[in-house]
Amino acid sequence: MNNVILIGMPGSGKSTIGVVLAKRLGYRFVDSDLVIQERTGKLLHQIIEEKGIDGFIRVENEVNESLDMEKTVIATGGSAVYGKEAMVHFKSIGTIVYLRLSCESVADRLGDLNERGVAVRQGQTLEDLYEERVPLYQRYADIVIDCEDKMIKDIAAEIEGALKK
Ligand SMILES: Nc1ncnc2c1ncn2[C@@H]1O[C@H](COP(=O)(O)OP(=O)(O)O)[C@@H](O)[C@H]1O
Ligand SMILES: O=C(O)C1=C[C@@H](OP(=O)(O)O)[C@@H](O)[C@H](O)C1
Ligand SMILES: [Mg+2]
Repeated sequence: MNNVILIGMPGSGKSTIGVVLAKRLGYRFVDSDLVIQERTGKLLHQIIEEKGIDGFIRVENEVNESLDMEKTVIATGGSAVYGKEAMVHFKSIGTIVYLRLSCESVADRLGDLNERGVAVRQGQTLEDLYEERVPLYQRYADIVIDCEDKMIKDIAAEIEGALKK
């Protein structure tokens, strides 16, 4: 099926670029973070507070695995790659695009990780998280787009070009 699934670090631009890309392609846009909130009736940070990081990852995996759509750009949360079943499902319903951004730029955009609701374990730094996740983003990506020092509209155009190849 012809969906586009955006993965990458929190702050890499999945949600903002996703909606711009969807307009260019004439697709629908879904942000999986919002689906998680709708299904659970809770905000993301409340789920993390109540169930812990592993509990949140389980909920995210279940919701992502159940997404059944067509001609849709799906912006995932940065922790989606911890959900094996969800990522296998995404592979089967579309093209996975990894929005690559340096750890320095991610840090500039994010501010306080806990306040932002990033699934980071106690004692883990942003650098640790980056090292842990980058191999997962690379493993699942069909297309990698470098987002460093680029405007949102140019990144959306670059993704569209890469999808046509
Ligand atoms: N290419 C870009 N250049 C500058 N700022 C960006 C770019 N892409 C995203 N941003 C900004 O970075 C922040 C995080 O973007 P967001 O789309 O929420 O990322 P994600 O969904 O990957 O966490 C937002 O304030 C957004 O406006
Ligand atoms: O990377 C993460 O651990 C998370 C990223 C968030 O989404 P964005 O990547 O859209 O910020 C959201 O899913 C949740 O707060 C956890
Ligand atoms: Mg987002």
